[in-house]
Order: sequence, then structure tokens, then C-alpha cells
Amino acid sequence: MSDKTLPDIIYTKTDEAPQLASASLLPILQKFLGEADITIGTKDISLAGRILSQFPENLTEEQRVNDDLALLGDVVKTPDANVIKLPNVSASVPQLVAAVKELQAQGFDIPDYPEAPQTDAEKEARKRYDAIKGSAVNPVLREGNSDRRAPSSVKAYAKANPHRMGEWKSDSKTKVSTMGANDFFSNETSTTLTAEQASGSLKIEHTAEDGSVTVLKDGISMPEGTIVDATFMSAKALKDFFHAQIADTQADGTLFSLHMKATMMKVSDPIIFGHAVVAYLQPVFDKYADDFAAAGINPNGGFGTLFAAIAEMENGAEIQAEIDAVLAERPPLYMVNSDRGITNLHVPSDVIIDASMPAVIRAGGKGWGPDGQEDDTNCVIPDSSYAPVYAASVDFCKANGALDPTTAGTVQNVGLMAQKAEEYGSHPTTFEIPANGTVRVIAGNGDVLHEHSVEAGDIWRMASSRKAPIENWIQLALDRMATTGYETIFWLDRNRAHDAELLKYVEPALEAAGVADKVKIMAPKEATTRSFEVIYAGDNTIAVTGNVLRDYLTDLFPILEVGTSAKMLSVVGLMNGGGLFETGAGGSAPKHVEQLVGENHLRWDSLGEFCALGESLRALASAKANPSAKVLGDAVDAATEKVLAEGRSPQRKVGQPDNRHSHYWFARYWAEALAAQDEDATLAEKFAPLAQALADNEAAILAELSAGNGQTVDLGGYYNPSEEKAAAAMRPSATLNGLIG
Ligand SMILES: NC(=O)C1=CN([C@@H]2O[C@H](COP(=O)(O)OP(=O)(O)OC[C@H]3O[C@@H](n4cnc5c(N)ncnc54)[C@H](OP(=O)(O)O)[C@@H]3O)[C@@H](O)[C@H]2O)C=CC1
Ligand SMILES: O=C(O)CCC(=O)C(=O)O
Ligand SMILES: [Mg+2]
Repeated sequence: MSDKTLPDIIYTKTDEAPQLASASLLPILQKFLGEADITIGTKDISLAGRILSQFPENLTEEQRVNDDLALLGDVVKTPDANVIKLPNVSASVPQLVAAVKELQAQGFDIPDYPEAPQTDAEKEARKRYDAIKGSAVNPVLREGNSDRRAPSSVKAYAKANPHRMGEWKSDSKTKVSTMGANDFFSNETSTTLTAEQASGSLKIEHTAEDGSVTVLKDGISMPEGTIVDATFMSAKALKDFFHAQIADTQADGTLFSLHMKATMMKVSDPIIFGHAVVAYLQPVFDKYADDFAAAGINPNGGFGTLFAAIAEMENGAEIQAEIDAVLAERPPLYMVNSDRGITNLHVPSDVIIDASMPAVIRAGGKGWGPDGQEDDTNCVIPDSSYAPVYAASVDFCKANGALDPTTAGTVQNVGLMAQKAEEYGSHPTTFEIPANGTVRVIAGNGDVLHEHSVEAGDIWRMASSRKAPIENWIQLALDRMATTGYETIFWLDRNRAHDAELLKYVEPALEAAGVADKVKIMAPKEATTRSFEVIYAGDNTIAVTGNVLRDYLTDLFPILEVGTSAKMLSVVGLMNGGGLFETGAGGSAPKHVEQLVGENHLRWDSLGEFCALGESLRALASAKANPSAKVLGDAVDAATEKVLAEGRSPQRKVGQPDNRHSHYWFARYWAEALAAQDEDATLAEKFAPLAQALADNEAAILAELSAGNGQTVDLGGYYNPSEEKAAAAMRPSATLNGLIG
């Protein structure tokens, strides 16, 4: 795209803590880059922005919002792309409903989210909301594979300043429980498309026991060489599993915790979550089945929406009393917030496996119980594809104690991600099966690629991985291996259908590169144990994984090694050239917003933004032959290292330095590094006075940044905060603002 209106670097506007941090950081970036005539501008991919962009006909001219996600989806396919991507909300239904309510209250005349659409208008609204829901941004922007690792400065800092780690005891009752049969892992079949099969489009058909055929999806076109998997989870087996786990947790005397990813797996996982909600309250769901049906209750939203709906029912008090009685008999639930009584089963997006399991493991196998105390927990992870990774982690820590951050090596990741690879691209082809029968995937030439006998309620899905992304991923892994010399492991299980197809690409490529004897191929469970052995010994390894493990491991290992995944370098080399620079490997930290609003302290660490910026500037330097961009980028790295070395990162408690203070120090160290370098005399001259002024005004600036500590903050909205109010809160230093402009 040669759109002259696009800035050199696009900085995304997202949600929650990263968006608040941007209100302070972006003006600094604009000032610094502006001195080198580099433009940086925003595109809005926030949840609120994405909702508003889909209902132009409901809005006034002034209220209308451009569909920036669609625009960025095109940009990332161009060789000029240079996008800094901050984490955004991947909304569950309760979050989406809350965002819609907030926007309506702000005067935007958008429709309600229709839970059970009836009219054509409701069906149309639901279709648009379904496209916004869940992980709707990352799959669009990730037109490349993922290279995530802790920068060496971050590792060095963690070794010198270790974070707190919980103690692991060998008699810990914490464990991971998984189905192991009749789940996605065990039912999977996989095949690679031949030219003939790819010549026409694929369709997915359901044939009921009475012979009636329903086309679940057709017109799916995929190129030759695409790996196509299909599988299903048996609803009956899942229900039995949850009941068995509730009993098992009771017997163990631990907390019941459910870990999945209802955001990224936006079709399958809310259904799985709903089954857990029903199982936990089974006697109530049985007794009040007719009342619940009449009230249109959908358990997939969790206890939160269930309790709210019950409160509206005539016999609501009676039902709630029965629920309380049932819960009193159940094992205690792992809590999201014990002060407010929010359990694991309240909201499907509160406990997200990539962040939640590392937190349990870092804490020494502990979760929070309803009494506000830490306890051992049964970590229930229904599907057995990746649960063994966490089981092996727990076992390793039980046997060897907690990881010691002062001596630990590192696990880097090269992840297959491009073009909606694997399960994370499967939502349009995931179905809750309406009736007993057979599901078939039929190729353009009539070949039946997959066939499964299914029962009503089973969750069936098809996923695909294209050849070009796979080849790019293998090459990226080999490049990283050559650069680092680290032990390189492809986390692939020969006994898993999909992985066996993937290995048909991987093994010949390793042979051709002459490294087949150097690279290891290990199933996820064994690869986990091996990787722990390596980092406990102080050595380093590269985990070459599929899309889901990319996600899981780039929280797991960073959180154990360096205390957070916020400080990760997260680079997506785009397949058509250009780069997407993700900031950190974590999310949008909703708890941080609560703290800012409550006591005017933002503990968000922008180190991920700093790392992404350095990479983005160097990419710009080579793409546009702009040597000043390289000088700016190298100075960013110097400043980032100094922020770490001097302990200028945000602290957790009000009264301590926060995100705003860290931005001041970053700006100052960046200006100092630019003034001190001798590659670009013009830039050095421009930044010397700014560096001086930032130093001279240190006391005034820090005092002004801290002046509002402890007060409540009005942002004018949660999903759609007022830009003026956010700027006022995040830029409280008149002195700093005067210098930055
Ligand atoms: N790339 C993306 O776009 C991603 C988006 N998400 C979205 O983020 C939201 C929250 O997800 P969740 O699973 O809770 O994960 P988060 O990463 O937002 O939160 C987990 C915890 O990690 C810590 N943390 C994360 N980032 C930072 C940071 N920069 N500075 C300091 N601490 C940090 C915080 O812990 P502490 O309590 O120690 O402060 C936080 O409470 C969801 O809406 C989810 O969909 C999630 C992952 C990736
Ligand atoms: O897109 C999302 O919802 C989450 C992405 C994520 O967790 C990751 O890429 O690490
Ligand atoms: Mg993640």
C-alpha cells in the first residue's frame, strides 16, 4: 500500500492499561521522532472503536469511526508495514455487553447485543458483534510468524534483581487434570491437501441419523499443501469429566480451578466453560430446567450473568438460595477476587490459561481461595493437547523446587502463527453439533478428507495451516538457531495427527539444511521437562512451536524467568516484508486500571513498548534507508537498558514511582543517549538541550507527576475513556509537558 496519508510508524490505540500508558508515552515518541522527521500516528483497534466502526448507520457524522482494523489488515500485507501493536481486549460476551452499555450511555445509538436474535435486524447485529467478539484483532494483524524472547538486558536485570517466587513443596497437592480421551487431542485427524483436492473449495457437511444433510460451511478455499485438521470434543465425555473432577477435588481438599482460553478460542471455549458452570450447579440446573429455558438463560456467560438473570426472575430468591446451598457442598472455587466474591466461574474471560497457569506455578502451586487464603489447586484443563505441558511443569517444580531467577537460563520461542494457523484460526469452522450423525469435510474434487461420528452437543472443529507460513516458520527457527547456537527443539508429537503432517515439512527441511542431527523433535510433555532441565542448569533453548504453545510458553517461561511477560521482545516479521512489533507478550492488565481509578497509580510497565520501538525504528532505518531512524532506535535500547539498570521501572504501590515516572526517565535517558552519540551530529545537537532541560527540571517534574497520588481518577469511561481526561490524568506535569510539547 502506498498510502501517503499513513505515518511511517503506526502505533495502535487499544484498551485498558496499555491505552492509559500511551496517553503519556505517545507524546514523547512524537516529539523525539519528529526531530528526525519520522512520523508516528495512531490507528484505533480498541474494543470501543471496533464496535463503533461496525454501526455507521446508527451514528451521527461526528460520531462515526473508521474501520481501522480492516485498514491495518491491508497494511500488514504490504512491504512498508511498520506497526507497533499494543495488547487489546479480546472480549468475552460479558465484556462486549458492558462495552455496548457504556457506549449507549455516552450517547451512541448502537443496538444491544442480542443474546437470542429473532428479527432480521437482531440477526444482523449479532453477526457484526460476533465478528468483534473474542480474539478478533491479533489473527488479522499477524501476517507473519512470531519471534518472542527476553532481551538480554532484561535477563541480566532479573538475575541481579530476582522477583519473588513461591516455594514449591514436594507434597504439594496441586495437579493438572485433563480428559485424555474423547477430546480434541484424541479425536484429531489430519491431512495435507493435494493439488486436485485444493482445486475447488472445501465444504463441511453434517448428516443426521435420519439422513438429512446440513451444510455447515462451504466455499472454503485453501491452497495445495495446506494441512487440514478436524476433530471434536464429546459433550458427554466433557460433562462426565467435570463431574469426576468436582468429586476428585473434593476428595483432595483443594481448590477447583478451570483454565482455558474463552477469548482466543471464542467459539469452543465459552461452550466448554458453560458445561463447567452447569456441572458445578447441576442440581439447580436440573430442578429449574423449565424456568431457565423460559428465561433464556445461557450458562456460557458464567455465574455473573446467570446470577443477574436469576435476580430478575419471580422465584429468583428461591433459586439463588438453592445455588448457595449447592455451592456450600462443592469444593471451594479458585477465586479471581475473593474480596468481591468473584470466582473462576463468574466470567469466562477472567481466567485465561496463558496468564493463569504461570501465576499458579510461579506461586509454588497456589491459587486464591474464597477465604482470601492461598491453597493448592486442581488445575482442570479439559483438552489434553497442551495440558501435559503444565502437568510436566508442575511435576518438575515439585521434584526440583521453584526456579531460581538468579541463575536460570532462558526459553525463547519461534511460533507458527501466520495466516491464522492451527487452532487459533478455527473459529469460522467450529460448530456445536445440533444432532447425532456424521460430519464430513469434502474437498473440491469430492474426496472425503475427514469423517467423524458425532452426537448432539459435541464441539467439532476444523483448523488449517498453510504451506508458506510453515516454511517461513521453519526458516525463522533455523535462523534463530544459527544466530544463538542454542539447543533448538521442535515441540511436535509424532503421535498427534496434526503434528505428524507438520513433520512432513519439518524433517525434510532440517535434512536439507544439514541440521537434522542437531535439532531435537520432542512431544510437548518431554520438551517441557527438557526445557526446564536446560534453564535450571543455566543454559538456553529455543522452543519451536505451533500457535497455541507460542501463546502459552511466552507467558509461562518469561513469568518464571523474569517475573512478567511484559518485558518481552515480540517481533512478527511479516510474510510480505515489513514488521509488526508487539509490545510484550501479555495482555491489557485490567487490574491496573482499577488501581489508577482508585488511587491514581498506574503500575503498567512500558518496557515492552520500549523494546518494540527500538526494533520498529531499526526496521524503518533499513526499509527506508533512514540512518537517523537507526540512531534513534539504538538510543532507545540504551535508554531501556538504563531504565532497568537504574531501577526506574514502575513499582506496584501508590506513592512509589509509577508508569508516568518511568516515561520521564525513559525520555531523559533517550535524550542523553542521543546527545552523546556521534553517528548523527545534527540529532546530537538537537537533543543536547532537551537532555539538559530534563535533568535540570528533575525535581519539579517528579513532584508534579506524584502530586495526585492517592486520589480517585475520573476517566469518563472504561472502554471508551475521554481522551482529554486520560491525558489530564496521565500527563500531570506541566514542566514535562512544556519540554515535550
Ligand atoms: N496481545 C494481546 O492483544 C493480548 C491481549 N490479552 C487481553 O488482555 C486482557 C487481560 O488478560 P489477562 O489474561 O488477565 O492477562 P494480562 O497480561 O493483562 O494480566 C496478567 C497480569 O500480568 C501482569 N502484567 C501484564 N502486563 C503487564 C505490564 N505491561 N506491566 C506490568 N504488569 C503486567 C499483571 O500482573 P500484576 O498483578 O503483577 O500487575 C496482570 O494483572 C484480556 O482482555 C485479554 O483478552 C491477553 C493477552 C495478550
Ligand atoms: O489475541 C488474544 O486474545 C491473546 C493473544 C495472546 O495471548 C498472545 O499472543 O500471547
Ligand atoms: Mg498470550
